[in-house]
Amino acid sequence: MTIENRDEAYLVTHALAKDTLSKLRSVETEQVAFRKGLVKLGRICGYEIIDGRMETEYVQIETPLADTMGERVKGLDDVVIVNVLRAATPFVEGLLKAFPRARQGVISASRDEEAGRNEDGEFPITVDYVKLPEITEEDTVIVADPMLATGSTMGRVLEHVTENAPEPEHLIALSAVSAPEGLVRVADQCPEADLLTVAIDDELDENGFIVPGLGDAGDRAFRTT
Ligand SMILES: O=P(O)(O)OC[C@H]1O[C@H](OP(=O)(O)OP(=O)(O)O)[C@H](O)[C@@H]1O
Ligand SMILES: O=c1cc[nH]c(=O)[nH]1
Ligand SMILES: [Mg+2]
Repeated sequence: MTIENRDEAYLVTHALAKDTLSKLRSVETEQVAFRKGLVKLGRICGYEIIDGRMETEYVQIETPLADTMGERVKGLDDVVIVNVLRAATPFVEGLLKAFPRARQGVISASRDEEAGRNEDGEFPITVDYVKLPEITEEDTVIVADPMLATGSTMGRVLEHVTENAPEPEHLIALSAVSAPEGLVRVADQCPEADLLTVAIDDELDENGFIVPGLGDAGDRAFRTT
């Protein structure tokens, strides 16, 4: 298994995840390669979630030659993926390769960067649109956002996901790059969430950007500035 427990979160330590993240970090990586990298990273994280968080069961199988026992992943039909617009869109595309039958939710949440951070270090978050499927106790819910910086966005999104929903089998907040401060904030606000990330970086800069990070994921994927 390539998911390791750290104090702040669980790390996806698969070598290909680290390799893909290195490419995403590079300032040389242009839009198309950046977007494809996020798709690839989503797929790898999806496989790692299956390997590290889901169970298998034995099933009787008939091959063209003989009866045998095979293994099957339990619960693949009970997966909900929440896409935090906008940077998560290519990341979710990759996750869907691992969970093709997932039910999907969409939340448009963005930081009000002009307003700046409040005295607690949080950005005001504008939520424009929320459409979530019904969540049940059997579900593995994956809230996907490649960047967890101050944690303001993830905290707010988790509020929407958990309100009026029963506690699902797994509630996973999945990011590519996280800052320690944001992970602590989200863990405090939503202790029932399992925080999974590929990298925990050093710090936030004065604008609330992760350092070294990879810059603005939404802008790099969508070629905006
Ligand atoms: O942890 P936080 O401090 O909340 O920062 C992380 C959020 O910031 C980015 O979104 P942004 O608001 O830039 O929107 P975008 O995806 O539309 O670019 C990113 O995709 C996260 O959602
Ligand atoms: O470093 C950061 C912080 C927030 N959003 C990003 O895309 N990057
Ligand atoms: Mg952005």
